[in-house]
Amino acid sequence: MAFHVDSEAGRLHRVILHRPDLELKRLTPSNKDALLFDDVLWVRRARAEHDGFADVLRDRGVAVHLFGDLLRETLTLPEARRMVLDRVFDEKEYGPVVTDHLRAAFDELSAAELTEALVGGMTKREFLARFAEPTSVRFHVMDLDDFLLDPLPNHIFTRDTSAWVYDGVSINAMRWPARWHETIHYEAIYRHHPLFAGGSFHVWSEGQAAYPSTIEGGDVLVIGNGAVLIGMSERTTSQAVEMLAQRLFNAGSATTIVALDMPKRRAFMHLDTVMTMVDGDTFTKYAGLGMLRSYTIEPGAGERDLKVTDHPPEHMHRAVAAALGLDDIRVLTATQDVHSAEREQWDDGCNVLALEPGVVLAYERNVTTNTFLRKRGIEVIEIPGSELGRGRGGPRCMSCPIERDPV
Ligand SMILES: NC(=O)NCCC[C@H](N)C(=O)O
Repeated sequence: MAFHVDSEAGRLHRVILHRPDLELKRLTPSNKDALLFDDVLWVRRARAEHDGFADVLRDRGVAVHLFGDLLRETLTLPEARRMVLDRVFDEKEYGPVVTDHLRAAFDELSAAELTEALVGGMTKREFLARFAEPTSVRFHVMDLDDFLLDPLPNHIFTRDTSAWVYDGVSINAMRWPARWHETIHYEAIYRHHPLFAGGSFHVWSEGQAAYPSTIEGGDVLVIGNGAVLIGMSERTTSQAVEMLAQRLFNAGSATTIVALDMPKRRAFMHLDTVMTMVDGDTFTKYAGLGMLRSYTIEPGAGERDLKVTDHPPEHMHRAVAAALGLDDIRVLTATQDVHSAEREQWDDGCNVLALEPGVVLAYERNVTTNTFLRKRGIEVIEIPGSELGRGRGGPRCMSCPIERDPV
């Protein structure tokens, strides 16, 4: 199968989603901040909302691959299992005494059990219900309800950990420790799962090994015409942008990157929380983003050289249009007072997922933004997201397209 993502708004054929499970039940008021959530969730309702989201995609002809299935199937393969366990059970984390013991214990689990433990986490108490107690200071100092393996609630945001850019995938070095292990899982899936193994696609990155050169998929918009729009945000660094640019240009897969100098703040954590594409030349954008300084990056004289053109903030839209080969782009910013605009941005009003040109999926709660888009000819399919939204991500964040046409 040929995987490729040639645009943000062309017909969507295939995505990876993650159905919320145990990892969200582990969120508490005391750990939610470290786990990058703003609240705890009613998990049963979140799952129902997510199932509704997946159903809308399927009804519109989009094939949905569930991350949990992909990981479980990958972990049935000895080489993949070895790679994941070697990376997760790191001596620097667990110490010299108990690491091998833990690794061997987890290796006894079935693929389904191991998937649940890797994603949902495992406490010391749960471990001891199954396995003998190892002798180690590192292990003994833990309380029974401490996590031996941390849960990964942000796996639901499949957009960020791996991002397809034209005919290849960037398996990303994530900014915050709460998301580092997600990358290991995707490295195993893309390398070993039969859906991808032997596939003819590029890998644009080195995974978490590239840290601190971090980049997250929420900042990467494949705008089409061989161009990519990237937000240099709290999460995505300029050096990672350069690295991606070199690889895309050397492979001939892209010709231009426009990098935006984003505010480095959690509220604007990724470009797609403030600006996404709804059609081949049309964006929805949060009023509070304003205009940003931008850099157009093109191939330089040699393989390692890049040509960089600096644009003042007032030329932001013009720089994006030029990369698309257009005179101008259409930017839709709902007319509303600043307070209401800030609330809708917080609730991911701009984080829409295009299913085809001019048709997007959005959270129903963002009434003003959705109505504004409709009045400008965009079809908006609404989904509930009262629970899902508490992790600060909308339909675009919660989906990783792996096959999408150009507009
Ligand atoms: N693309 C996105 O904006 N993804 C949302 C990620 C939310 C998640 N709680 C995080 O902080 O990483």
